[in-house]
Amino acid sequence: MLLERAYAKINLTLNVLGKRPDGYHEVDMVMQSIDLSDEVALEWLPESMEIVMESQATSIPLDGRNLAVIAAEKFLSAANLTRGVRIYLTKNIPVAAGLAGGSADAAAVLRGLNRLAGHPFSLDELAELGAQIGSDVPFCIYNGCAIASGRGEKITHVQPALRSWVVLLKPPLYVSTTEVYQSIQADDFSNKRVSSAMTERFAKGCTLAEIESLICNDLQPVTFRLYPEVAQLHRKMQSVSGLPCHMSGSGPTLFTLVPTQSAGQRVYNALRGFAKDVYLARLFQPNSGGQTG
Ligand SMILES: C[C@](O)(CO)[C@H](O)COP(=O)(O)OP(=O)(O)OC[C@H]1O[C@@H](n2ccc(N)nc2=O)[C@H](O)[C@@H]1O
Ligand SMILES: Nc1ncnc2c1ncn2[C@@H]1O[C@H](COP(=O)(O)OP(=O)(O)OP(=O)(O)O)[C@@H](O)[C@H]1O
Repeated sequence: MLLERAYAKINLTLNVLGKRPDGYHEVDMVMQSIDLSDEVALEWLPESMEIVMESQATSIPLDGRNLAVIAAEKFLSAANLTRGVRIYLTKNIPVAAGLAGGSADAAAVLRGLNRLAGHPFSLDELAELGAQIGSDVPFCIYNGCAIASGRGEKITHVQPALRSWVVLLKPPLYVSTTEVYQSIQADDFSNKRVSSAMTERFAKGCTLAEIESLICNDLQPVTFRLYPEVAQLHRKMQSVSGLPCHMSGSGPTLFTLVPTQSAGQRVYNALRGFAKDVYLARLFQPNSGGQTG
């Protein structure tokens, strides 16, 4: 049995630059992994050609609609393998939350099967395979901090990255990424990419306070219009924490960055007074040697 961790992400910047002829949107984002993670266990099934998926999670399909199963199918076909696989997913990342949980699981399956199969693909090749599954999957292959452009699949690694903790609040509702992108109006588009200004500040060793003013998300007003209860929770989170709060991806998860674990614990305790799904996590960088394919 081989274990692979699937890390959630937050968006430190998310600029939507326009709609493309293929129906996707051109984006420019600073993506950052956090150590809130799912665990994927994988093994070959000796006497079966099936992909069998199991999980303790009750809120996601475990059949061919699951991104982990889709990833296993893509991997086996690209590697020209006819083998059965068992996937056991321990789900901790909240679902449909703007944290790329499904994409992280798909990426972990690609990395894990690549290890089981003796590394037929490089990480870059796995990211190309991942792009066929979803726009967030390539970033989740590498983890860490990166600028993602195109429809999100073009990855430029960023080093050094920000060192900080994050408190997340997941409002009690599901948000569909497709619905949010479909609800964008002309006024929501940006004509600027904030990502390089932010990563230049990382390189200069700027403080969290100096980076804070650049955190942005063009999808935030869209989700707030569709779900006014998320806007209301955002106001409450800012007033209770006394800190700027932001939305990740298409939402609805809200987050605030804090410099230390103890500051994070104080904010966590304050938010738990009115919200059920609150998490304290650390920004995650893979080992300096990087992950192997
Ligand atoms: C909101 C983000 O999570 C930010 O990281 C991503 O942009 C979304 O990534 P994702 O969930 O992996 O998205 P995909 O599974 O590729 O696409 C889901 C749907 O979102 C819309 N979509 C997605 C990415 C993009 N750049 N433009 C889009 O318009 C499309 O309608 C697509 O049908
Ligand atoms: N392994 C999986 N984990 C979570 N959701 C999955 C998975 N496979 C398929 N899904 C489906 O994908 C949808 C989106 O779930 P996910 O948790 O990936 O959303 P998200 O965090 O908003 O993603 P993103 O930030 O990439 O837009 C859900 O409706 C869910 O049923």
